Amino acid sequence: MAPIISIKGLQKTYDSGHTALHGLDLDIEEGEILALLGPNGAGKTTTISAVCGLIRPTGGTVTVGGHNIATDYRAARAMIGLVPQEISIEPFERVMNTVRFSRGLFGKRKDDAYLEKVLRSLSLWDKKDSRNNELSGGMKRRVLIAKALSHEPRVLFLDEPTAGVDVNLRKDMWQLVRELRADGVTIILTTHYIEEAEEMADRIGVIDKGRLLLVEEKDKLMKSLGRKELVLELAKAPDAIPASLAGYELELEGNRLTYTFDTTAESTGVTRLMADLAAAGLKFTDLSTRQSSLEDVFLSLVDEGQQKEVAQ
Ligand SMILES: Nc1ncnc2c1ncn2[C@@H]1O[C@H](COP(=O)(O)OP(=O)(O)OP(=O)(O)O)[C@@H](O)[C@H]1O
Repeated sequence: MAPIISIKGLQKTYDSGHTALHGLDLDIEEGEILALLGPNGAGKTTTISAVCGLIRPTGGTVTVGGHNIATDYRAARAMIGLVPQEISIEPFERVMNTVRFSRGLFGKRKDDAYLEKVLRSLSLWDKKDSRNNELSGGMKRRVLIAKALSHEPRVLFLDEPTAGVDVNLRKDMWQLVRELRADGVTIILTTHYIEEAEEMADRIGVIDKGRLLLVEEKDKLMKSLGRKELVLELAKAPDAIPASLAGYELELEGNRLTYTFDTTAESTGVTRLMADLAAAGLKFTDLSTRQSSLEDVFLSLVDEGQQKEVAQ
């Protein structure tokens, strides 16, 4: 099946001369949740803005549902709902009117029953007659989402959807995203919360300094880059790691000995380590393992990119 969004060689140099995107290639499949991770200034918002036709790329092409965003803007844009990072709603407008107006902008016929469903799913129904400026920050953010969904888009962009929102709203949003996905909506979210990407995404893209460092299925990524730590609580803290254990990459902190191993390697070395520990007379009282998280993966990728840059 053709991807719902196809980004080819996307390049953006701002008028300031700063190049925010250096030829980005990315296909997004219909119905998936893609999380774009990257540090501040990586180019995430620039990517979203280019795909939504809000900024003009200086190179490359973007199609949404087969429509070129530059030459067939209206058709492409009609497929997209965008929840921007910044709160941008008409302050004196009432909530229901805000979403009605948004729907109208896309030439969709009036459908208050649909809008009621959207507002209810965002716990905004009882605020439908409130003015936007009477709402709390979190409520305003919900209105932004309702606006983005008002014209029944097939693709939803969420730019930092949960930045600065409370735990309840975050959980509500995750729930909503799941429901939308179940309806076949494609979702692209940018986030600083790695936990969010880990929880929600089918695929993860890591972007840094305007380049896509990696895009991979989350499960595969966790597996292939996954390292595991074995933590042993020793009965007695040794002064140092015995010389006979020098071949293992061990860390000693008090009576806690940590061994890091590759879960995908043919041999993890755990069995051998246990035998060598016994031979060295080290007894342990407890042990646990910890799978490295997406955060570790992300940090090591961005770090690798920086080291490469220094070396160049
Ligand atoms: N209008 C602009 N003019 C000049 N430079 C810009 C403009 N907008 C963004 N930039 C620069 O382009 C780079 C990418 O910015 P962008 O907002 O896409 O990053 P981001 O990954 O979304 O960051 P954050 O996580 O902080 O939102 C940054 O270096 C930023 O300073």
